[in-house]
Amino acid sequence: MSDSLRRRLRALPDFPADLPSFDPATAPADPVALFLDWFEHALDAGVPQPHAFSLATATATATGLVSSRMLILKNLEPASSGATAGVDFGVWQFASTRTSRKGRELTANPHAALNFYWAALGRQVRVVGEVSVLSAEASAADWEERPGADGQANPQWQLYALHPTEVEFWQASGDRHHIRHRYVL
Ligand SMILES: Cc1cc2nc3c(=O)[nH]c(=O)nc-3n(C[C@H](O)[C@H](O)[C@H](O)COP(=O)(O)O)c2cc1C
Repeated sequence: MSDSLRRRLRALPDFPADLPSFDPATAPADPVALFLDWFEHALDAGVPQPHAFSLATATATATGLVSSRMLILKNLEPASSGATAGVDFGVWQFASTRTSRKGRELTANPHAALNFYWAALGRQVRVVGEVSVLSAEASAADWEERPGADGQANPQWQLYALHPTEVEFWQASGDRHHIRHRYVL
């Protein structure tokens, strides 16, 4: 059984045959601009849920137990100030229940990594940084804007902002010379 599963797994294609090109030499200086360019490309290509990403968090314990789950990107704004050398890695917003596992982990250890994957394009983007909480008003507004909102308030709903120190773009290539382009503050 496990041998046949192993063979079936090996037989699956890792990436589609037809992949877009990416030349880091022509990439913009701003990772937000490149993300938005890749995001538009994913939308145009009909990638399902291109705004979904995996959020990794960790406990603050010495063992640093890691967990991850899928979330939806709520907004991506330029940082208002503070980014070094005029480079702006943006503010990446997501929302969840403060008392959830991820909420508790973010309270104890406000660091996270987001991972977007657009399978049809063989593209992945990793965003790593510190997480802060946004205001009660902004969180309430996000709760109200959710599809199916019924007007009931949810004081546990929290809008979070990730401030990246690192954004890495990864493009699969048919010749297996996959391309990485990393921005670091
Ligand atoms: C595509 C997708 C999008 C999701 N978006 C959200 C989201 O934006 N916020 C959220 O709290 N949970 C979202 N969920 C559910 C989470 O993945 C997760 O199961 C839940 O928040 C509990 O996570 P935790 O126990 O690790 O804290 C989404 C699930 C999927 C599959």
